[in-house]
Amino acid sequence: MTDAPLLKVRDISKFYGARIGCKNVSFDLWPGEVLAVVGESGSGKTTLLNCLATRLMPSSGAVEYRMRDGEMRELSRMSEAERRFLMRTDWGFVHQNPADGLRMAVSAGANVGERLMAVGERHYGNIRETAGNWLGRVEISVDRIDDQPRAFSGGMRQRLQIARNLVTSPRLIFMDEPTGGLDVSVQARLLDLLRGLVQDLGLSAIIVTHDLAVARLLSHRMMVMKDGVVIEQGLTDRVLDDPREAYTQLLVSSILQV
Ligand SMILES: Nc1ncnc2c1ncn2[C@@H]1O[C@H](COP(=O)(O)OP(=O)(O)OP(=O)(O)O)[C@@H](O)[C@H]1O
Repeated sequence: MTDAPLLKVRDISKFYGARIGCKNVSFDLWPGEVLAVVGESGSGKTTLLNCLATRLMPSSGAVEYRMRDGEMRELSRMSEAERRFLMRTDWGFVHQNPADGLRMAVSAGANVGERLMAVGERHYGNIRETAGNWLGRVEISVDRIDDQPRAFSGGMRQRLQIARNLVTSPRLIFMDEPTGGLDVSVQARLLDLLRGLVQDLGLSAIIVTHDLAVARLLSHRMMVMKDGVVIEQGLTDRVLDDPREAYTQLLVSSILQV
């Protein structure tokens, strides 16, 4: 980890009319750090994630991102084109439903290759070779490279979405319930794969999940949200083994084995 945060989040709030989406959220994310945002349905996790990833405009507050040249830039002050470029290159966003993050009617290889083209790669042979390598890394047989994701199982689609996101060597990945909606055995395999990739690539990640086991396996630090507010945060093992807030204690005790 270097001595400057990758992301600085200050007092982010988002209101939907009078309803609170999230309120006064502040934290720093360091290079190589994985942060889990946990809480029950409706606690504001997705709202927060979308504000950070510029998919939603916060009502107030600021998010600064350290660019590759070291400069801190406030996201709301970037042009739409700059934000889109970040999103296509330096960031990744893994959706719970792979269909939201993939193009279902183009081949698996093109799904991965497209992101490479966004960073300037033009050589067809190189693109295909890199796409094939990435399919292998996410445990999809290379002979499926010309198949469309709609011919894939849910777990394969999710792994393809991950490959599509990681091929450009992003520095920051946002994940919204990445293992949600999958069978338990498929989830376990995906978690294992994600953990290996995040470690190998030294990625920073913000993972929204209601599943404390996912937070335990993947994250260094976690934030617990309730009614749009962060009520507890700390190192993941500390929060799960020694929760301070009554609400966190309830969340932890409602899970048999974390
Ligand atoms: N587009 C919207 N319009 C109005 N209210 C919204 C909108 N999106 C979310 N909310 C409200 O904001 C609050 C936080 O919702 P959010 O979806 O961020 O929570 P969550 O923790 O991600 O829940 P889930 O796990 O079910 O997605 C809830 O009260 C929700 O009803």
